[in-house]
Amino acid sequence: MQIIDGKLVASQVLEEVKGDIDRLKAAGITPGLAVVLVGDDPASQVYVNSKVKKCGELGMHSRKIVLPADASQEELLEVIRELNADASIHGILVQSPPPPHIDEAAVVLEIDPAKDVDGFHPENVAKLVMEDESGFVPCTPLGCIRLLKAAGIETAGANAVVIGRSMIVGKPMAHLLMSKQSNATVTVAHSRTKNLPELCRSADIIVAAIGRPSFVTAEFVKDGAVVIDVGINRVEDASAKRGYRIVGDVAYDEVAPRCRAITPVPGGVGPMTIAMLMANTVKACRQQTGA
Ligand SMILES: Nc1nc(=O)c2c([nH]1)NC[C@@H]1CN(c3ccc(C(=O)N[C@@H](CCC(=O)O)C(=O)O)cc3)C=[N+]21
Repeated sequence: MQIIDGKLVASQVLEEVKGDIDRLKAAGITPGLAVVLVGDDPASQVYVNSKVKKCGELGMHSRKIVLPADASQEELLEVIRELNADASIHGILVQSPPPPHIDEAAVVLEIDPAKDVDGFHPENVAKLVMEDESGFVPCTPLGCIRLLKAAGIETAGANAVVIGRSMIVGKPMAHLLMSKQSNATVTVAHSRTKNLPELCRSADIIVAAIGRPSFVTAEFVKDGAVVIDVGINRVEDASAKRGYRIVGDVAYDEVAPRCRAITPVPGGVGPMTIAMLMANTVKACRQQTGA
């Protein structure tokens, strides 16, 4: 059984990205990322701060914009318009999920597709479906594909089951796996899927993106399967320093012994998400500057 080390692969991606940034800077161009957070959700604050910190480590420009939880939709749209017009900013990310009074789809529509490094704008969704590589692909599924490659997993002809159909992970993951780059046979499962454990037992590759701690148990997994755990769930743990632990969507201890390869949580998909965000921002910078 192989434990796929997301931190290690992320550091390799970031090394490549750093080389690109250094070359751009030598040409007088500094890639810039704006991260917008509405509200004070503690988990979102942690993620937003780690994205801004990573920009600093790589020598990238970043702006962090925090709006109060009761900010109006129009205030948020105005911030996005300003960032669209800011030539020092090549990538814009609005942390998801926003507070319930914000219409997330309308916010995403306002982002200039050329700066949509999350790949959530309909123009980029269309490019993914059309396999047009000039678009932006959501960072988490992009990171999952990179992990499969790094671990030497053959996807061509493999039966892949993606559990979850979100716009952020499940849907783009399914498209990447079925693309001519990966050539997997893909089934997308969700909360109304019948006989899910049985369906998953037919999978060579399982991508778990449900958002429920330890949902995928040993009965879902055939011997020799590859399991990619996208879940990031906080569970209370009085013995942990912060009072909680991060666990995935996979019951790791009982599933891992059956696997050919598996990603841990933490240290699996999470670090890759941030690395691919940096890669997407550099791609956006190059496209916008022609460098
Ligand atoms: N517009 C938008 N884009 C996103 O990409 C986006 C988002 N909204 N909203 C929330 C999710 C979640 N997300 C994570 C990124 C990194 C880790 C990460 O680095 N996790 C580490 C540490 C986990 C910890 O200790 O907290 C790990 O898994 O090893 C996790 C989760 C990005 N997201």
